[in-house]
Amino acid sequence: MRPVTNWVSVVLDLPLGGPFDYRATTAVAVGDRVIVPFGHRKMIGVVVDLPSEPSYDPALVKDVELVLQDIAPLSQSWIKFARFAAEYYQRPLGEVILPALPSPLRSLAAYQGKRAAGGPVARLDKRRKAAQSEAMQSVVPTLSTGQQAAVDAIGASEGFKAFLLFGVTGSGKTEVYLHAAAQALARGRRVLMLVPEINLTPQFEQSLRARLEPVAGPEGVAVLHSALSDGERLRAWLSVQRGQARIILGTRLSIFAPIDDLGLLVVDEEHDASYKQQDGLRYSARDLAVWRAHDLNIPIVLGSATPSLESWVNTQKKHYQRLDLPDRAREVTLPTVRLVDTRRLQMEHGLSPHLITAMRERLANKEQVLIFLNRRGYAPALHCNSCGWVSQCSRCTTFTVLHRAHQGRHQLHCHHCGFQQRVPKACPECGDQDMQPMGRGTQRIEEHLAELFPEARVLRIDADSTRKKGSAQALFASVHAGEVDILVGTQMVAKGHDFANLGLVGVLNADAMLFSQDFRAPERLFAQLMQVSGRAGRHSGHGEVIVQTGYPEQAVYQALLKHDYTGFAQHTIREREAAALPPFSHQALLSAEARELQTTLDFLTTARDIATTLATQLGSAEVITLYDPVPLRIVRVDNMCRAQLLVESTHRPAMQQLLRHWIAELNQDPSARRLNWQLEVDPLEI
Ligand SMILES: Nc1ncnc2c1ncn2[C@@H]1O[C@H](COP(=O)(O)OP(=O)(O)OP(=O)(O)O)[C@@H](O)[C@H]1O
Ligand SMILES: [Zn+2]
Repeated sequence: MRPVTNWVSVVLDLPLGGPFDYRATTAVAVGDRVIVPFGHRKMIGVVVDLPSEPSYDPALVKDVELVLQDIAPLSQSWIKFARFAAEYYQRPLGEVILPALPSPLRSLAAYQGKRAAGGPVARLDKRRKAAQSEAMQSVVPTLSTGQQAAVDAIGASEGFKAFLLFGVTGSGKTEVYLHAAAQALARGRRVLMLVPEINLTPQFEQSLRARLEPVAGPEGVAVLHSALSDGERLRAWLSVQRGQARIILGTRLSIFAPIDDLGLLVVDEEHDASYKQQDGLRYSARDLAVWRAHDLNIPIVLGSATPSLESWVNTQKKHYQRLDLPDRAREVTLPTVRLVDTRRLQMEHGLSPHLITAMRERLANKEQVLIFLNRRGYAPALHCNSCGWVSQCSRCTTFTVLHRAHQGRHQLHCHHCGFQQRVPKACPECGDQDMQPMGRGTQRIEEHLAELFPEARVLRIDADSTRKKGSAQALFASVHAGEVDILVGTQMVAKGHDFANLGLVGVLNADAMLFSQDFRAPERLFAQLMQVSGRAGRHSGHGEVIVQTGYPEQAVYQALLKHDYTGFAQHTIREREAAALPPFSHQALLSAEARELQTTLDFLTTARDIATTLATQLGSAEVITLYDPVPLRIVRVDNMCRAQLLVESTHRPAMQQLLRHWIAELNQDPSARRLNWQLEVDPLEI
C-alpha cells in the first residue's frame, strides 16, 4: 500500500484560536479525534477540515501521532452546530468542541500507559452489563382539549417550527411533551428534552421511562447532566452517539449531545436562567436549541407558565406559535394569593401572624406547607450590637454569611469566594461579646419552625443540605412520600415539582429582589413568585399563597394576585421598548478583573476606544452604543476587582461583526495580557 498524506485542520482545547494544521499518513475523516504534538506536549484534538494544502510551509507541518478510532467520527452537522456556537459566542472552536466531549475521550492519560487497555471506550464496553429494566406501571390520563390541540399542532408541523407552550402551573405541560415525544419516536426519530435543573431530572426520567421505554427500549432513555461521574457521562454519551438512546433528557450541557436524527426538541421552563452557562463558553442552551431545531428542520417546543419576554415577543411577531393551556390539568383552580403587608405587623421570627395561623390550619388538615426563602445559611451576616460592626469577607466586598455547622457550632462563609472562618468570640472592633445574627436564612427559619410547630416534621432543601450526590433526590422523595410536613427551601424547590399534597406556600423576603439595578430583576422576581405559587394545591385545589411584603402596591405583586402573566408581560415589554432594552436591542458585555480596580478600568477604557474606532471603520457607529466602563456592584471578589463595559445595538449582524474584529484586536493588545477578561454575548445579568 502506498502511504497517503492527508492535510488535516485540528482544533484543540486552547484559548489560542486555531485550527492547527497537521499531516496524517493514515486514513482520517472530519470528526475524528487525533493525538497530536503541540509545543512540548501531546494533546487530543478533533479534525474539523481536510484542506487540500496546509496554510503554511508544508515542511514545517508536524505529523498526527495517532488517529483514534474507538468511536465513529463526530458528524458534519454536529461540527456545523459547534461552529455556529463558537462564532456566535465569539470563542475558539476548540473551546466548544472539546469540552462537549466526556473527559475520558479528550484526556491523553486515558489512552496511554499500561492500564489504558485500548482506551476508555474499549474498557467500558468490556464492562458493559446487560441493562436491567423494571416493569413500571403507568397511567396515561385522557388529554384535556388544550393538551390534545397542542399535541396535534406539534405533530402536524413539517420541518422547523417553534412552539411556545404557554401553560399555567400544573396545566400538564409534561403530558404534552410525552405525547409529542411518542409521536417523534413512532416516526423513527429521536428526542432531546432539556430541563433547567439537575434536581428535576429524576421526576422526568421516571415519567419518560414509565411511558416511553416500551417504545424506546430499555437502553432507549439516556440522562446527561453535570453531576454524573466521568464513567457515567461517557456511558450515556456513547449510547447517544451510537444511536441506542432514543430519548435524551438533560440539563443545559446536553444541547451539545451528538445527535443528528432528532425529530423533536423540548425546552421545559424555557425562561429559566439556568439555561445560561456562566463561565467559559457563555451560551444559552435555549437559544442554541432554537438554532439547532432550525438547522435540523424539526419542531421545537419551549414550555413555561412564565415565558421569557424574548420568547413572548417572538410569539407576537409570529416567529413562534403559541399553544395555550389556560387551566390546570386536574380540574382544580389556581391558588389564592394573599399579600400580607409587613409594615404594620408584629412578626414572630420573621413570620406574620397570618402565615402562622394559615400554617396551623393546613397542618391540622394533614396538608404540606412550603416556606420559600431564597437565602441559604443561618443569617446573612453577624452584627455587633455595641459598635455596629458587621461580618465582612476580607477578600470580597461582601458580608460573610452565618452558617450553622456541625453540632450547632456556627461559622462565617463567604458565598462569593468560598472563604470560611470561625465566629469571633468578641467583636473585632470593640471587643464586646454581644454579637447577634442579622436577618434570616433558611437554617434559621428551619430552627424557628421546629420550635413553633414541635409536632411537625420540618425539612430544609437548599444547596447546603443537598451537597452529597443523590441527597437532593432522597430529600425530594421523602417530601413526595409524605414524610415531611413543612418544607423550607430556596429556588431549588420553587419550580417544576409536582407536589401532590402541598396546600400552602409562604413567601418570605421577596422584597430583596425588588430594587435591583438589573433591568431584568422584575421579570425574574415575577417568574419566581408565579412558579413557587404554582406549587400549591396542584392535585386537590384550594391552594393558598401568602406573600409577606413591605411593598404590596408594587406592580409585580399586583400582577401575582391575579396570576396575570399576560398583563405583566405587556406592561414590561412596553417599558423595554421605550428604553430600547432587550428584546428590542442586543447586548454584549466585556468584563475584566485585576488586583487594582484602576487596571481594570484602564483596560476597559482602551477597549472602548478600540471599539469606537472599529465601529467607525466598519460603518456601524450609528447603530452601536458603547457605555462607560463601570465597576461591578460587588466590586472585589477573591481579591480581584471587577468592572464591565456594556455594548448595545439594535442591529445584530453589525454587533456580531464589531465583536469579531474587536476580539481579534484585543487579543493583540499588550494591555489585554495583564489581566483576565472575557466577552459575553446576550448577557442575562448586567
Ligand atoms: N389530562 C390530564 N388529566 C389529569 N391529570 C393530568 C392531565 N395532564 C396532567 N395531569 C396531572 O396534572 C399535574 C400537573 O402536571 P405537570 O406537572 O405536567 O404540570 P406543568 O404544566 O408542568 O406545571 P409547572 O409549570 O408548574 O411545572 C400532574 O400531577 C399530572 O399528572
Ligand atoms: Zn469572599
